[in-house]
Amino acid sequence: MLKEAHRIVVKVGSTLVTNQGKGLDHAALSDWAGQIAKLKHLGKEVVLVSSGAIAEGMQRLNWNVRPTALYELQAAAAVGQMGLAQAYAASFCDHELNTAQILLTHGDLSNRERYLNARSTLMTLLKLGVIPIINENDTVVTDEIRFGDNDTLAALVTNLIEADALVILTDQAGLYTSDPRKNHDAMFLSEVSAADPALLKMAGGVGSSIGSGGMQSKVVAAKRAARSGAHTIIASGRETEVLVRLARGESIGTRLLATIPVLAARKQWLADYLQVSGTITLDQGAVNALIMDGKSLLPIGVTHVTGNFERGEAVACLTPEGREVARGLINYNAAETRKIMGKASTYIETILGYVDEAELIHRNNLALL
Ligand SMILES: Nc1ncnc2c1ncn2[C@@H]1O[C@H](COP(=O)(O)OP(=O)(O)O)[C@@H](O)[C@H]1O
Ligand SMILES: N[C@@H](CCC(=O)OP(=O)(O)O)C(=O)O
Repeated sequence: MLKEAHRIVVKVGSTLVTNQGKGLDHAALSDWAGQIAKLKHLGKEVVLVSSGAIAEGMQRLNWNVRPTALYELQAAAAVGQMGLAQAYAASFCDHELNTAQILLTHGDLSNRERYLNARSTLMTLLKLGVIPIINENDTVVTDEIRFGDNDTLAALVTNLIEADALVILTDQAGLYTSDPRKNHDAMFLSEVSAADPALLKMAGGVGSSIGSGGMQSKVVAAKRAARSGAHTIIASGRETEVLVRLARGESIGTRLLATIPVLAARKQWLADYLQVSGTITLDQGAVNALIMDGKSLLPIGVTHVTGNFERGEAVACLTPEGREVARGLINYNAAETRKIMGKASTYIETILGYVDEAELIHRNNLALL
């Protein structure tokens, strides 16, 4: 599927980029740069999402043990990101390609205006033939709002630029029925549907102290990417010429096919909103109205509210059993929602003294998951 893909996001994980978690594997970086240069010659646009800042920072600061305190991790990332950017700039320069560093936070992608700005900058860089190199802006994010693993970031970037494919390079040949480090009977999966709920049970967490999300975050990333129609490949970054061979049509790694309906761009952004400010639980009638009839959510269908959100913020819509079915921008704040829940919209004015909208969440501001 990489053969047909025109715009590709390639993610290289911490376990590959670093030498046992310490410093950068410069030879590996230079090898991927060479492969990406070949993809460019095949007419493809490539965005690289690379981890490695913390490991390189530890090396530069002579720290042997990965710190656990967030402020130390952030300091290491700030030091190490210099090395990461330098190493890629030098490697791509050997192939006469310019690079651009883009450091993103969750806030950059959940604010609609900043999201659109990030998108136009990336599109401009691609038009200029530059290779954007993306990492999380570790230095400014706190625990609660971190992507943490770069798989999530890579999936969000895939959706942001409407890439055709996401290639996640890691230290395993692909996805197995269970963690091959722990289970020698684990069987390799060459093709699956990205939306198959069984995958999450097979995918485990990290197998080493170096990576962050394990296979779990890769499987979730593939499902996210599928919402914009992108297929995902998980493959070993140590496989010789892996990117070039994939682009020639060879079958390497696990293909996670995008088999779910594609969401429109704005709904895509809503679905990718990582942090919601609250939850509202719906009765079964409201769940059906949303899912089967594509209706807006009215206050009468709400049974419970958690959180302290403001008007216009993102909330999660839950089934009576607590499963999230949709995410949307709400028209009333948490206190108002608590007052009008379970009531017909005609009573909103009597209860609140004013009425903004008859809908609690308009269907244009609602993304079904
Ligand atoms: N079902 C599975 N198939 C393959 N690998 C798995 C599976 N479950 C867990 N893993 C683990 O996921 C690890 C890769 O994830 P991670 O360490 O986060 O790498 P990266 O830094 O490349 O993101 C593998 O080393 C492996 O031990
Ligand atoms: N942003 C961090 C990397 C986060 C991380 O470890 O992600 P991953 O490669 O998905 O395990 C860094 O550059 O060190």
